[in-house]
Amino acid sequence: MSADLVTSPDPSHPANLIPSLCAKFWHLGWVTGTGGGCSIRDDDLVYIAPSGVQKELMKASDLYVLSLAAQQSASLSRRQRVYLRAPESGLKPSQCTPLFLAAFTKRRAGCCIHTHSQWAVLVTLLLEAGSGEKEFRINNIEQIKGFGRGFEKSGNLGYHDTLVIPVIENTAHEEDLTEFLEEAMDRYPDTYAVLVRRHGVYVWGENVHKAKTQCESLDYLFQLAVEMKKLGLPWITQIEPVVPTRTE
Ligand SMILES: CSCCC(=O)C(=O)COP(=O)(O)O
Ligand SMILES: [Zn+2]
Repeated sequence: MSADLVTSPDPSHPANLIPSLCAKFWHLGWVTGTGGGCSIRDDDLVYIAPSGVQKELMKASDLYVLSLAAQQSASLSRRQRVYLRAPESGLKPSQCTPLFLAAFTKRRAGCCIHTHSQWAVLVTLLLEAGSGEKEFRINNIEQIKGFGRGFEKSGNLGYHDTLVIPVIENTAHEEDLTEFLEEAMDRYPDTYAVLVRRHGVYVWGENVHKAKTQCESLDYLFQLAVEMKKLGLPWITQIEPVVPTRTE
């Protein structure tokens, strides 16, 4: 097992970034009680956290590393995954691994974050209590501009655009969510996130910066949406664009 893959003095090395990001996410209530986490892809190398650990206390030496190409070409089942590097202790890789790999292979993401944020869970409960809706939709909120237009599209959504996030149903085991996450990615080719009912959300981006800022924007919108619902305010509104009058 190579320690070199996770040993670097550079704070932006994926092996150092995953523990530092997870510590930040813990303070946001995103990875409480071992649930949730994040994974980073650096070209062919994928860095994965261990399962069931206190994510805010994780160290670089706790991480697993695998080759995406080797994983794909060998068509290995989830139980046969071969790691280039694994921690020495008796840990297991994150149960979210196949879901993170879906974001890396189907969307060429550079980072995928899974949160158990209560705001994400509450939004799925509100949708369920409505008419069991399979989408979260919101428009005319400035923070929507924090999202890219979609996979292989340039630019971000605009203020008047509608942000649509698909919802999949939870399963008894995290890994069993994979096929439903992949289906949602196929049905919503431009989405950067998938909500999991009564569980949380998966958010990705082409790099760590984009995954993190999209996850932050989404959490902001989920919290806002919950508060709007309490006040009886609609998530979708018809607002005519304001055209500025220019004085010469
Ligand atoms: C209380 S955590 C239940 C399992 C889960 O939802 C999850 O996200 C676990 O992730 P891990 O990386 O710890 O396998
Ligand atoms: Zn989870």
